[in-house]
Amino acid sequence: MRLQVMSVSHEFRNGSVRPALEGVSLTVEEGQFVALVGPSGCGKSTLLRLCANLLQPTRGQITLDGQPPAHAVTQRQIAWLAQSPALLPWLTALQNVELAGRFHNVQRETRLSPREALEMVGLADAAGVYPHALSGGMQQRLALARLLTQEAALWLMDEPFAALDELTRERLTLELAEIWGRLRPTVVWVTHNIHEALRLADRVVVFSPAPGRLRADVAVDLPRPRVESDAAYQALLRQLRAALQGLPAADELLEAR
Ligand SMILES: Nc1ncnc2c1ncn2[C@@H]1O[C@H](COP(=O)(O)OP(=O)(O)OP(=O)(O)O)[C@@H](O)[C@H]1O
Repeated sequence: MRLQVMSVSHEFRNGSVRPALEGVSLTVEEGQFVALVGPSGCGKSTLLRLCANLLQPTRGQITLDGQPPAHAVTQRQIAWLAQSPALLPWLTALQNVELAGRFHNVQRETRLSPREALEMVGLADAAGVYPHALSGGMQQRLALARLLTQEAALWLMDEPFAALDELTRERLTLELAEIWGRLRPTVVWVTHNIHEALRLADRVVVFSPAPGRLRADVAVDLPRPRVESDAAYQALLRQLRAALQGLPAADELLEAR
């Protein structure tokens, strides 16, 4: 699914006017994995919510395969994963996945069965376990399995692994990169972690502090799995740090594309 964000600005108006995004234009091609990074409050989650039709832009336009996001929502083409896995505590792991599959794909044959999805995220042995008995990492894996059965064309991911410990987070990031490589949905991934962005994404988009504007758009042309010690990885890391810190190099990055 191709995502186009065209000159989008968004202001929250609860008593006062709070600009959250200003003049953001961005195209994410079908099957591309784009990470959004930027300081806290720069509007990353707002952009995801706009793409999911949970908010309407104050100015500008967003399209998914040329249609307004509402269309993709009714077609159940958008999957959402956030920090909190939002599992149903009275259902087992398998039942949680089954329920989501039924809800999202009433009329379609799913490519992945709930059991296959559990297997894919390494939870085959936990099918009969209730969410409270799963660790934080396992709960997030379960949420990922649920997302996989939805077969959505666009995955909107709002720091899905941010609440996990560093090791679990790294492991899940690698697993997710592998799953994405097999299914190739379009992904927009919000993160504070530039290593996570560099491990996963085809492109990293950097936002300025609030109200968020596009500060840099960096292609990550490195083979997967990405190796942190590679010189090319380190060069990209420096570019991203410079962009985040607002050094002059950031403007060059933006102009270079
Ligand atoms: N419902 C809302 N009403 C009013 N202001 C809001 C609302 N949601 C977000 N904001 C404001 O909009 C700005 C952008 O918020 P947003 O959550 O999109 O940022 P973010 O980049 O995702 O932040 P973080 O990295 O901390 O999650 C912030 O100033 C925030 O306070």
